[in-house]
Amino acid sequence: MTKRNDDWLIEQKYVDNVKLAIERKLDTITENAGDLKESIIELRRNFWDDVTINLDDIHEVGETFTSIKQQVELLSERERAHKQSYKQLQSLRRLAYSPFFGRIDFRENGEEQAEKIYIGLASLMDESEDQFLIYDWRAPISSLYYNYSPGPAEYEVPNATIAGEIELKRQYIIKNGRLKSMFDTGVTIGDEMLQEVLSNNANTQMKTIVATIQKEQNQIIRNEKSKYLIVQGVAGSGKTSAALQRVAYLLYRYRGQLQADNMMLFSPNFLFNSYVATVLPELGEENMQQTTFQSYVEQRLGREFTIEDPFDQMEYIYSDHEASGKTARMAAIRYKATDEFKKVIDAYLALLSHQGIIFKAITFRGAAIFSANEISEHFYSLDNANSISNRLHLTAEWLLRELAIFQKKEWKNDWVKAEIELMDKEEYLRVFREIESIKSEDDVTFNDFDMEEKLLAKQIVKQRLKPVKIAIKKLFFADVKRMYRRLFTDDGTRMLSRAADLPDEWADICSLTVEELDKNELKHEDATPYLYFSDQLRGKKSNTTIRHLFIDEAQDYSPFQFAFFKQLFPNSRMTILGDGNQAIFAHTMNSPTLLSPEVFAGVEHTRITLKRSYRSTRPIVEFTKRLIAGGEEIEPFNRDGEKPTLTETNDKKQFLEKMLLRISLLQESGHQTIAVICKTAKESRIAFRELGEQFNVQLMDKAAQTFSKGILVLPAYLAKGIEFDAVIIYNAADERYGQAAERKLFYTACTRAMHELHLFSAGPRTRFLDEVDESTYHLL
Ligand SMILES: Nc1ncnc2c1ncn2[C@@H]1O[C@H](COP(=O)(O)OP(=O)(O)OP(=O)(O)O)[C@@H](O)[C@H]1O
Repeated sequence: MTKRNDDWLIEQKYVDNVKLAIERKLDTITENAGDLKESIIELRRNFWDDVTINLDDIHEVGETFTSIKQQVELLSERERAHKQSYKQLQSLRRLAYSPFFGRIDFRENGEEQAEKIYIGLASLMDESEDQFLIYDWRAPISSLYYNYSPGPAEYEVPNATIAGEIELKRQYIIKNGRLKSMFDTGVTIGDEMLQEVLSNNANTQMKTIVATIQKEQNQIIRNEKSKYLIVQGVAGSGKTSAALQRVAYLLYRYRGQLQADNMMLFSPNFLFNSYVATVLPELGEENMQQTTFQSYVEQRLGREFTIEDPFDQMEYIYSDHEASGKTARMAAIRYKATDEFKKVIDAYLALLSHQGIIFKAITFRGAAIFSANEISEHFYSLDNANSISNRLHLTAEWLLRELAIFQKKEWKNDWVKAEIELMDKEEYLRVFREIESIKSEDDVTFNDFDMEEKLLAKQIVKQRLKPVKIAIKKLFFADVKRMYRRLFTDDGTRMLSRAADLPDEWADICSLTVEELDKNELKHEDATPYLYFSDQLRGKKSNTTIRHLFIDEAQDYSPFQFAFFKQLFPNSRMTILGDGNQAIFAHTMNSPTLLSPEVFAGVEHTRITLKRSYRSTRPIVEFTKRLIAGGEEIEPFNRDGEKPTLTETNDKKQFLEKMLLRISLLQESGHQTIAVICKTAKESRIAFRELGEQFNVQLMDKAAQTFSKGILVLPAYLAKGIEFDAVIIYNAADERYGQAAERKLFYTACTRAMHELHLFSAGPRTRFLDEVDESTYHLL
């Protein structure tokens, strides 16, 4: 028997031993969990039998309360324990399927013998609980596996560094408890294993990468020092993957201090959210909070405005026609994303601190209780060393005090009497009951009718003034909307003329913005500035429970949004991941984004660059890297495949026939996700109609939450962050992708392909292919 076969048998034996240990643990936990479940059911069923209820006197009530409290605590402790054992069971079942994926033999300096360290999804101890059979991939010692090849190596534990020598490094693929393959690796994480993983079919959900995390990705995952961790990584370099494994790592590393709820991921759309949603549960962790910037904006401003979403903005930008006003709109989109515009708003706020806040009169029954002037006078009489928001709150307090005086005067008014007379029976009873409760609270007894009517009047006035009170508390008397609008009028421009530098296109930006605001529409580019302005005026909103913020596709965010995020999440560290070459939003074209170095000038941060692309085959990367400036830096992972193809034809009938034939071929060769990527939603609808006649096709729009295997038609901006076995570019013609601004969109679409990429062009091909060496694709 060869050494290799010997090793194989020894390893399978180790797998069997581990499986046995897992089974024993599973038995014990299942038994205990069963007992716990029974006792929970029992406790719930007999809850009221086991508490002593006596409400006779205050002392007995106290005892009854304590007795219920104890019973609740007992129940919730059992429920917690049950949840814990359920989690353990799940973790053990995962381990039983594939107990470990790596091993290193590490000899610590000064020791004679190397220790075998098996690494898997979770730790497992032997029966006596004193030896690790498997180490969790996130344990300090496991970092050796990701960071070093055989030879000298070291790892950190709290307050110490442990150095030694890796004598062996081995990787395994184990399925259903059977060893399927095994590689001894020289390099950090062997190519064979990655080859095997990456050649699989794409899935409708993202997969974990713990078995094959690369050294540079490991730096991202285990970084604990930086307040801002910025990752610029080429398409398919594993940014999203690294971010998700990082969440799992942090939850493990700070167990007990950090929960999944303390982390939040901002992602580009709902489709992406559900695409990544299974990774953390697969790693045995709960998902962090996931949101999109748009849903945050909707939640804050959805009641005040009709808000444009980024996808509609994108449809507008990439629409065919030179719609009138498009130049002004593009200028507005770019300018409103900048730090300069934030400075303009800051300058405006500084002026408002001294004069010019627009107040709304507070009215009641059609007449002003407090005029705008009165409020303004009070506001500006307050010490302006206080911030605007402080003074607004002080003004609200003053208004509430004044309102109380006003309220008293109203009691005797005729309208109150009239209302009492007109009251229907139900309302009368309701108000009457309220009075009764006040009377009993105050321990007052009234018998005479006058007094009763007085109380009734008091109650009516109180009720009718309630909305006024709420409006004051919410600071509605400061008219944020009109103040924001004024910024874009001659008045605002005059106010700002000395305080800020305004761009050349300012006049056009102004008229466009005023027009939209007057329709009560808030364009996507106005959402961040408006929220920022409103928060500065009315008091900053902040979410202090979030301790780690993850921003994926960071190239979509502006410097202004970064300033806003810092204010919104003051206690949070940030992991910011993106790719400048996939910046497809108008405000990010040729402008700084959240990834740009200048945004972090003077701020302490760590920047990591990923250049290796894992998603696509080498021939696909060799093709796509030539589509963008600086693409020569991109390193493909060495995985074979067919070269991309380009089918160019003027004949519309032929164009469609060839595309249909290609889809049939892709299906025959076993590809499970085939994406037909279009430029816009409009183009997607056309493609869907055409292809739908022959195939079962799914059309994805911006509301799509999930997708299933098969043929999908979708616009490029929705395909962001996702990947497919095969990609068809629906129309790579120059008239579709010809503007400089469309280059990155085209690149983003092409880089979604894992195994096959096919471009179709109705008419002359895009000029972006002029720079691509013809040897990198087949012309059909
Ligand atoms: N270390 C790894 N081991 C196995 N697979 C990996 C690894 N790194 C990345 N991948 C795979 O490469 C593909 C791309 O990863 P991911 O989506 O995380 O990249 P990305 O940088 O976020 O891409 P993009 O910016 O193009 O959206 C995924 O299929 C992922 O599973």
